[in-house]
Amino acid sequence: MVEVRRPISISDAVSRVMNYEFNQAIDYVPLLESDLRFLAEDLLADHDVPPFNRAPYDGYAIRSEDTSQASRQNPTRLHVVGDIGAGSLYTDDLENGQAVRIMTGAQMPSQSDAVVMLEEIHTNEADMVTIIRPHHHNENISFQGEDTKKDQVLIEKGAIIHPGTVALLATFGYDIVPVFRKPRIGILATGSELLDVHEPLQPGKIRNSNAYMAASQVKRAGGIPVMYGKLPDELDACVDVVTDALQEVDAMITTGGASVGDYDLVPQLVERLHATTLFNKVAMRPGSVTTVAEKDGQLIYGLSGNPGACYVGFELFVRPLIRKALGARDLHLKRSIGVLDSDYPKPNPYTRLIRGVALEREGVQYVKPSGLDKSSSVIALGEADVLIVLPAGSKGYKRGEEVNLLDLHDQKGSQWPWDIPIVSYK
Ligand SMILES: Nc1nc2c(c(=O)[nH]1)N[C@H]1C(S)=C(S)[C@@H](COP(=O)(O)OP(=O)(O)OC[C@H]3O[C@@H](n4cnc5c(N)ncnc54)[C@H](O)[C@@H]3O)O[C@H]1N2
Ligand code: MOO
Ligand SMILES: [Mg+2]
Repeated sequence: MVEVRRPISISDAVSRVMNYEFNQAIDYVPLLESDLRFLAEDLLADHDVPPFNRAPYDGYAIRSEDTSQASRQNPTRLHVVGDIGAGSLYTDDLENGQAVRIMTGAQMPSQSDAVVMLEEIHTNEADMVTIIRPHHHNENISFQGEDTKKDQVLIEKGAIIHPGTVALLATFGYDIVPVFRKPRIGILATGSELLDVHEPLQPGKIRNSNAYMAASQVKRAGGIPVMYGKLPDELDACVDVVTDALQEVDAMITTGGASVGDYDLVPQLVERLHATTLFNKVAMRPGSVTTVAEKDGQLIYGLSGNPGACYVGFELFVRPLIRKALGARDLHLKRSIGVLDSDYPKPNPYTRLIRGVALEREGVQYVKPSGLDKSSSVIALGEADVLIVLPAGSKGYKRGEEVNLLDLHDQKGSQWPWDIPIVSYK
């Protein structure tokens, strides 16, 4: 008799997975290698920015009071006593009647309180500068601490590191950056039909694409894939490899054999490992036969063999766990709204997650399926940049209807995409 499985909602399945976590540890990486990692400590300003009052323009640093009577008819003439570019200092106090030629970024000389821009100067005299209007106190100054004050928390831990973050890290002297350790995710493809990527096609066989796809997904999510190759549908060999792998990785993914067929070994694998099944059927398509089991606090994901289902199962259930291990704040795929650009007539008893392409027209995000909408389609993955979420229902969807989208390439994420009214049939 074929095992009868009880489907649970996507939301329930995601919650069950999110009860688990990997050990969070901290790595210290060179600044140039910190991109897309997650900060493991708050980034605190240990000095003011800018650290000194400085010139925001190329011009002359002056004492504004000297210019109070200045006009075209009665220009103020100041004696140029120095010349500084960014990085140089004028070390004397500026006195009345004096000016220092100063370039953008140079520290204001003490007692100076305004900058006259070069464009406002019409003098050819050596060592003299002529000013034709009054300048007020603090005119044209970039003030110490105007960007940020010492002791402010600038970025909280858990933020993803992008070019802007890198700018701040460099500003505050982080040549080594504390980031959360990347979790290691083991990947094993199962299936007697599988050839390696380099092998020529043979009758009845296909190349193993899932393991490489999953490795790429692990990397995109921020983890480290650990490859365990591929195995034919033989239980003992699978049990051995997964048992050993669990000693080396934070979580384990298998692909294939997750359904109820003769060679679908995931249920027996879970049993032989003495693992506890969290779920083995989710009310979604593709990916309905995704199994997740737990052994001694470690998760084993039995992702489907069908490439579309494997992909979606990963994004929904593996990705957020990797993001959690990375200390990310927003663990789930970023959600947005789009407009269907084609009809989707099929009614669905399960929530559908259709691999889609997003096309922007006049500020509106239109979406359509990126290829054959079958769980077995690998081609639909090629151009997919969103998952189009179509809640379960007895009717299809029409072009022009608004739909929820989950962004596959976004790195920031969202808090919890399943609190929206995505009805999931049970
Ligand atoms: N009687 C039923 N049959 C099926 C059910 C069901 O509920 N009752 N579920 C269907 C659904 S839904 C899916 S999805 C698939 C899931 O299949 P499995 O997870 O058991 O995977 P396999 O049987 O091993 O393979 C399915 C398909 O995918 C290809 N495959 C497998 N591994 C790879 C790989 N590494 N790279 C590329 N392609 C791979 C495999 O050749 C098969 O074509 O089951 C339905 N059946
Ligand atoms: O799990 Mo299957 O992917 O629902 O098509
Ligand atoms: Mg099968």
